[in-house]
Amino acid sequence: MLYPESTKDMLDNKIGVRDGYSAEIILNTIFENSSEGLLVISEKGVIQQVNRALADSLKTSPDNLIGHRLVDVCRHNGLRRLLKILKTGEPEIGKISSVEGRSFIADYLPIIIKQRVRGALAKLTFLSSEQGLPGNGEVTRKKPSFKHKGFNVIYTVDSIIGNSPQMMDLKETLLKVSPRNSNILITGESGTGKELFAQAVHAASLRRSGPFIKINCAAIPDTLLESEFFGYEDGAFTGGKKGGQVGKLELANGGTVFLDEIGDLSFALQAKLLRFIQEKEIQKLGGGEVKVSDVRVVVATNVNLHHMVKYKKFREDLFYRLNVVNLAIPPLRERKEDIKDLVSHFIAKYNKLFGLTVTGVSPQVENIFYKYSWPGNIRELENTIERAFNVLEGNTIRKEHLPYHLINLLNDEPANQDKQEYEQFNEFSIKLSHGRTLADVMSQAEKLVILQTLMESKGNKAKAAQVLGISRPGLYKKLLKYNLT
Ligand SMILES: Nc1ncnc2c1ncn2[C@@H]1O[C@H](COP(=O)(O)OP(=O)(O)OP(=O)(O)O)[C@@H](O)[C@H]1O
Repeated sequence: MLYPESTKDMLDNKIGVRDGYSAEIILNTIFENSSEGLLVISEKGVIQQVNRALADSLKTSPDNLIGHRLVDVCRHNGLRRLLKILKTGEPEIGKISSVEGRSFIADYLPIIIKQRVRGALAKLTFLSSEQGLPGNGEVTRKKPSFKHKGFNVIYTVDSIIGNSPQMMDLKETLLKVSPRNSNILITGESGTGKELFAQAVHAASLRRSGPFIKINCAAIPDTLLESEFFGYEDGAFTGGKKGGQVGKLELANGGTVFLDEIGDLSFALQAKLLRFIQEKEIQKLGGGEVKVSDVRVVVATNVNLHHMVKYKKFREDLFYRLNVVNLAIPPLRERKEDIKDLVSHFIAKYNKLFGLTVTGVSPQVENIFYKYSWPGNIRELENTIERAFNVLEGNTIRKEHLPYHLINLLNDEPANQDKQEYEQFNEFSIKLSHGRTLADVMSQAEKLVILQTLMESKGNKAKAAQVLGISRPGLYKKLLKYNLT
């Protein structure tokens, strides 16, 4: 039974009972059919009620749980928090956890009757892996629907690998702030996953069925960025498209705009962006009507905006408008416990892509990965694994599959006379098998050289573009082509 008699009477009075539809019947129907997992324990820690959604997630049936002590039938640490709630009487809201591979956000609430804690209730909102949305709790996972072609997210909070305390805290904050509409500033070194977080914010927000539109403020020359933001009318400038163009801030109406590398925005455009954030109004270049666009602004940067404000390179008023919530992603070297999970994740990814069955890394490689400081962060780790897949034989990543600067960490580098030869082999060993054409091989070589340069420039794209002798937007084009953004 879910409700004590006195509570039943009270609920009946509140909800109103007509034709035998008592509040208990109504609430039990909601309880049983809810897609959220619900579980109630008594003050003695005995399970009183549990619905099918929650029992399913534990791969059992309600009958196997009801009447048993929570500690006896549930090994799951998250749910065991309920016992703490019995002691403290304090609710715990928005805790992220997972059970049997399914992530959920949980609220743990005390049931207080006459100022005494008489039980506790767990409410679990399951996240489906691809969608990451507070969802319908279905066990089968659906692909997101492509309503806004090209403007959907592929990542959700579930795509963020890493269970270090810093990452768990960040994911918890992300899920708390996402449903609200505040602007978000995501900071972190290059390759720490800022875009991943931006997409996950959108996926966990109430705007998730709206578009997610990214603008990289560093990849587009300043002269074009304004029209990218606001659009332009037909004939607004020579070389413009016939019929004009809709700006991204208008396209993002009802959704989220993600402004990457916001530190690169010119002072003039900063003022225009500030005006848009305040007024939500858009007018295309070349005139036209003023339209309102309801857009949530999420921005990211790997530069210190505080410093830029101090040295008058970034508007202070815009900084405070953007920095309503700050998600500061720590570099990989400060959360090395995440490396193992990330390595497994990327090996699984590239096994699929390359059609291989790599099982893991050798103990020496594991050691190198822990020693290394990963200046290019997760992107560098992923690139290192991808690179190894290009050169490996067998099904284990060994030290000879790593770039030279990583092998160096073992202090057992090849003898000097071999070094040059080794580097040549290591840098340009590209498989010619599987019917690859010259164009494939050339692309592969270009990609490897870009990867290598990015690693050497510690993820600094401006520096990498300079070393490669190409423009920054040119490098971005190639990064897009090779899926390296
Ligand atoms: N926690 C993570 N779990 C899984 N993949 C991750 C994680 N963090 C980053 N990645 C992957 O690493 C790559 C780089 O991430 P992302 O582009 O989001 O970084 P970034 O901080 O936006 O980089 P930049 O500042 O250079 O634009 C992507 O392929 C992303 O999917």
